[in-house]
Amino acid sequence: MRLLFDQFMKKCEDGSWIHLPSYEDIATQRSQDFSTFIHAYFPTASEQINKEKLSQGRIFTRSFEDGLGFEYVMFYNDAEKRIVCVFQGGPHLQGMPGFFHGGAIATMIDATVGMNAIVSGGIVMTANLNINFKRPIPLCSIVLINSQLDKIEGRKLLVSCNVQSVDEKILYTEATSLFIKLNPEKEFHIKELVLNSAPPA
Ligand SMILES: CCCCCCCCCCCC(=O)SCCNC(=O)CCNC(=O)[C@H](O)C(C)(C)COP(=O)(O)OP(=O)(O)OC[C@H]1O[C@@H](n2cnc3c(N)ncnc32)[C@H](O)[C@@H]1OP(=O)(O)O
Repeated sequence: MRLLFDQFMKKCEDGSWIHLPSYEDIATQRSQDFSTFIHAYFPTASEQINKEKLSQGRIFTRSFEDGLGFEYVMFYNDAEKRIVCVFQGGPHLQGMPGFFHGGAIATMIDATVGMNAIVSGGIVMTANLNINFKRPIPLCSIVLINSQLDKIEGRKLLVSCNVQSVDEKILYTEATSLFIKLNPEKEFHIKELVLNSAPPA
């Protein structure tokens, strides 16, 4: 994992790739604005949220103890509209004995294609996620999630991705997704926010 991280950090040196901050860091910076916007977009659903529990909310992928759940880092290439996520799931993500749970894989795919859509389109939500699980992924192995923005049609963003072994010899999973932009007027410049809060290369 460290070796791959260093390889991608090297690619960041000429500015073609950017080491993205975690969702937690992005959300913290604009959490009040972000939450106000989302709740205004979904007023009925917002009324049903237990406000006491809301304060305990945590980003799902960052809610496990270190090393047990989702360990990952993302790199973004603006020219190619791609994100590569280096992911090593921990032992608490087990499904079939010795392999990752499909829901854990789906979560990381959603997080990666979602980040690609957020950087490209602002505030978006997943409307559709189609996944083909082609090979089981050994528990605790390191994989690469390669995502690509394919098309923007009005409020719709189409993003595809695959999950491969580090040597790219095994194709574990393929997915396509549809995101819907909630802020067509671009009240939130999420791209700038994401890129400006990127950790130093
Ligand atoms: C800052 C860091 C934070 C950090 C946060 C980190 C998050 C990481 C990423 C995770 C993202 C998630 O998991 S999000 C959570 C899971 N997703 C959800 O809960 C979303 C639930 N769905 C919804 O609320 C809604 O359906 C929306 C918002 C997606 C769309 O509703 P809407 O805004 O009213 O738009 P609507 O008019 O229905 O649709 C707009 C256009 O899209 C089309 N459309 C809509 N849904 C579909 C669909 N499934 N398949 C095909 N087409 C569709 C419509 O036909 C229409 O086309 P046309 O007539 O215009 O041609």
